[in-house]
Amino acid sequence: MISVPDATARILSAFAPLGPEIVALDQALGRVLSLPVTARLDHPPQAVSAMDGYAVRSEDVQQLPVRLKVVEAIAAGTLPARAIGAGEAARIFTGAALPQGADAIVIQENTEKDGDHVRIVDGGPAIKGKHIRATGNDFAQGQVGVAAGRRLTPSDIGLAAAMNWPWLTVTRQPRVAIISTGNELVQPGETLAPGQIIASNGFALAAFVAQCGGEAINLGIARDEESSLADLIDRAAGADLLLTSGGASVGEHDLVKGVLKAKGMVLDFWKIAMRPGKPLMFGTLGTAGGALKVIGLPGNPVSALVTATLFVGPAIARMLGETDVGPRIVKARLGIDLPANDVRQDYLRSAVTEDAQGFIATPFGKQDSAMLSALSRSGGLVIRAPHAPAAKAGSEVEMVRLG
Ligand SMILES: Nc1nc2c(c(=O)[nH]1)N[C@H]1C(S)=C(S)[C@@H](COP(=O)(O)OP(=O)(O)OC[C@H]3O[C@@H](n4cnc5c(N)ncnc54)[C@H](O)[C@@H]3O)O[C@H]1N2
Ligand code: MOO
Repeated sequence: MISVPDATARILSAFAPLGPEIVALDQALGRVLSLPVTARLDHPPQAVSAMDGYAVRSEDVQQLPVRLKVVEAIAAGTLPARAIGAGEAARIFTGAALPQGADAIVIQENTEKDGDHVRIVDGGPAIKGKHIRATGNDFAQGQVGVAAGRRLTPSDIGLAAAMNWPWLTVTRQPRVAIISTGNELVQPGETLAPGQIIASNGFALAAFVAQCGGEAINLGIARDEESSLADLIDRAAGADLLLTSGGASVGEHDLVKGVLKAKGMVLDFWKIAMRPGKPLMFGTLGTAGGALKVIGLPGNPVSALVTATLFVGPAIARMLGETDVGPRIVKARLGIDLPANDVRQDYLRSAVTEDAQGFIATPFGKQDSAMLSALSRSGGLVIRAPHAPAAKAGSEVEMVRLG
């Protein structure tokens, strides 16, 4: 058995960012930028009004009330026809370009119309620059708006559009093939024969891969026979990563490692000193589609998802070129006493609440690695290092934050 940090380092060092591809802005949400987004123009491109009102020379509006001649009206999208001089103002609307000579905006609410003049009656003396957005106020040409390695949010996409990019260069999505194994497995919706259970791991893992930004290819269920497994493994050629679930342990029906090795897989490691997730396996298989990394996950549903969170998520993040490869580890205080730990690093499914001091994590009494219902209710996984001494309620621990 190797340690969790060792397993993490070995897995992460085996993955590198994939190549770039170009996507239209409306396809870019959640993708990871491969090249930074830099501004192709200043924004705003010229000084504009931030309010509906009148563009004035601030020196004309020091004593109220004051009456100014309105020389033109400027709407957003049109340019001023002329400069304003002493005693003059221009009617102006939000987003419209400021005329030469004007250095302040008086909002409409502080004015009264007076034929072709405007009377400024309220709001006090005009202040230079008031309600004016200067050229490049938001960003200047050449400025970096979104750094490479960032997963794009709606505001990033808005910013990229404002920076005048109709498309973006993002990292290709990792293709992650998923094989479930086991004679007992049937698809959700089917009627169970005696001894059968519903296959949930393929769906959970595919959802996890998609959430991480990968493209999941769920290849279905292999029977506990070498030929069935070998068939499905062949179909994973061309993927960047193959995940198997089940058949990773030591029983006679645990065939995954053997079949992969027979196909030429170079095993990096098998078994991690952790709970859940001990029988995890990692290796590389040469296929017709190139080198395929293989992470063999344990079959217990909680073990499969916990190890996916710790190892598959970071591997996908590395392939995407993300700057932060996770998982998200935070501090919490224990809600209950915990006994001393043994040789394996524990990840305790826990209810998580929050108070003014931060998170409180209360590990569930039952930590069975087949209990998906407990995982689904978990806000975090309390980490217990190998040989950690007993810990009292209230003491600080580290926790993998879920959700
Ligand atoms: N003698 C030992 N037995 C076991 C050990 C050990 O060290 N010595 N390790 C235990 C640990 S820890 C784990 S974890 C499991 C993992 O075993 P496998 O990866 O071989 O998983 P399976 O035996 O195939 O399945 C375990 C369990 O999970 C259910 N399962 C499997 N696939 C799915 C699926 N796609 N969806 C839902 N549920 C699934 C399966 O029916 C079993 O109940 O081994 C321990 N044994
Ligand atoms: O390590 Mo296994 O994953 O607990 O039940």
